[in-house]
Amino acid sequence: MLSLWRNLNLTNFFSLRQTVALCSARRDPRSNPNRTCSGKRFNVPTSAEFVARVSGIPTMAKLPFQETADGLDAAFVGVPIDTGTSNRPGARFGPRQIRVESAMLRAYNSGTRAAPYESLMVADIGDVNVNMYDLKDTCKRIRTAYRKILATGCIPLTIGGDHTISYPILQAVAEKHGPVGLVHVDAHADTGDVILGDKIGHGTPFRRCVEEGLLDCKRVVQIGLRGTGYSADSYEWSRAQGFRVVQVEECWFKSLAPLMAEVRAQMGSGPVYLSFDIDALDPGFAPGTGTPEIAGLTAIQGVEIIRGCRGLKLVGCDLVEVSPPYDTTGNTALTGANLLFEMLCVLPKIKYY
Ligand SMILES: NC(=[NH2+])NCCC[C@H](N)C(=O)O
Ligand SMILES: [Mn+2]
Ligand SMILES: [Mn+2]
Repeated sequence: MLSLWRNLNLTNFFSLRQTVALCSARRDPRSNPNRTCSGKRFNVPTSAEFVARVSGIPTMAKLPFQETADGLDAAFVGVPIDTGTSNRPGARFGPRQIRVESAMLRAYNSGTRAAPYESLMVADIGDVNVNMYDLKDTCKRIRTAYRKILATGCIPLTIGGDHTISYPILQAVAEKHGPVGLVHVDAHADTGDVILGDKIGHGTPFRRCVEEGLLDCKRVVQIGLRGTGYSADSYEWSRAQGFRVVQVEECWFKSLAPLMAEVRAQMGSGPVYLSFDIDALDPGFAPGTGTPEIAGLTAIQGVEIIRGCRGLKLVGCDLVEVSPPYDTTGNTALTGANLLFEMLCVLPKIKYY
């Protein structure tokens, strides 16, 4: 026994310890890419307790990758495009960087006790193959891709990309669900008509959606709107459609939990889409974005808004406008990754401990 112990030099000792850890990991469901809960098989992200964060292919939340949405309850999808932006570019790199920073995510939500990977079959299904040279063709590609995703019954959690993408996504969503409610979190209303002579861009998605009957306008709320305007009442068009407009001044220095109770009442039991433009957050919390506006929401308020969507019939979510080239610390992408996880944690059928 003593000779055995002597032969266990430090390297052997660590390899022994790692072996023990991995053996126990094999028994630990959190380390297996999939496991059964109440008899159903679910994907589970690899845990940083057993697999180093910096190792492995950076899929969203270290979830398994699969080519299609077949068999999934929810899927993370990237749309790497920024040709719809009107100021700083870079959002084309959003999906990749948010995936990298999502290595920080763990499997459970400590704040809400949500257990998404014990509730839903989730995977990363990669990116829409965008056209870097033609935004209108990209919109067609997005619409086609999302028709297929939605046809499987899967709920898309989209990693943007600039806010143009919400328009073709909502075209596909409304084909399946009819006109939907919208929780739109943003510094900007994005209801422009023609900008620089074009109708398609990140400042116009929700006007296009209204024109095509994709939204149930009385069930639309826009939260966080602020900044200078092209007219004294920048939100007149939104209000004229029947949207509820919550300008940022109504959000300053307060919890948004009471507001979200009102939003849940407004949304009712019908299908709802959640679109979160990262520039809704103050540039101090989310500097890595293309059209920053000062005096925005805090990250806490962003989390409150998403958690306040619990109980809604969410049929899709997106997180847009993260621009890694302007995100020197990576914290904007990290915030985006966490907000996407919060969205996953409020989808229908999530289990809470
Ligand atoms: N999703 C967005 N970041 N929209 C920004 C819109 C900016 C607006 N079109 C402007 O030209 O001022
Ligand atoms: Mn915006
Ligand atoms: Mn926007």
